[in-house]
Amino acid sequence: MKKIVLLRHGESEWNRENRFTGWTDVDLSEKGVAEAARAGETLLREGFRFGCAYTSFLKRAVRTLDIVLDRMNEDWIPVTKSWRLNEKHYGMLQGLNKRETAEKYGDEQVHVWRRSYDVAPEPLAADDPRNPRFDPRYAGVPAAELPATESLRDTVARTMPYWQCEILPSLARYDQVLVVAHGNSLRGIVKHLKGISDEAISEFNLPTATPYVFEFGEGLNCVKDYFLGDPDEIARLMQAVADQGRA
Ligand SMILES: O=C(O)[C@@H](CO)OP(=O)(O)O
Repeated sequence: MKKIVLLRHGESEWNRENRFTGWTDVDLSEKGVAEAARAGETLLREGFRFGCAYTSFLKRAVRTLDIVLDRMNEDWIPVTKSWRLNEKHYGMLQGLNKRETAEKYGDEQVHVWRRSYDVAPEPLAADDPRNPRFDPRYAGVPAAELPATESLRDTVARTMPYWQCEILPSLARYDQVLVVAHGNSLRGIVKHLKGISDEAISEFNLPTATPYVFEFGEGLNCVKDYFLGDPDEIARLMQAVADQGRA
């Protein structure tokens, strides 16, 4: 059975501080490093051996992947990085504390910014130095494709072509493929794979560093999906992610 494992990065410094992160390039926290190591050990114990891996241009995902592969003694496999797997761009919210933002604008508004399918936060101003077009790592991306904010729909629009044209076709060559990315870029992929509606996806939250396995049958149709880990613990972690945006 062909398998793709989706993995959100371990806890980052800004996850720990409960700040909107998006395309800000923050590192893993100490806890995030430990979470990544545990994910690698779980995948090894469960018998996974990846043929190749994909990740974003952001350090918290790249480091998580490195730690996972180190724990699995699979540091040698081909790794491809793409800006298309980056987190949803959070525009002007980037850097703000989520709880304080909810105190100011209300829980409902913050939920819309975090989890609605169609609504994007205020964009960064054109001259804001945080714009990706000032960052040399995106020099190869046409300026018109670089976001100053994104809804989940916008994120899906740049993630899915990469999924369809690069990640899914890699199953022709490899039986098991690992994708380490971000809460919202992965939510978009999960939405597509499971046919989740625009409304229902707003209630779905991905915990950090918890392997999420998708099995593919004939014609590369997704036939089964499951998390690795204790279901009660995973449900608790998902609820904790949802609660991060409450006053
Ligand atoms: O801040 C972010 O970039 C994301 C992921 O950490 O947060 P949220 O869960 O609020 O979408």
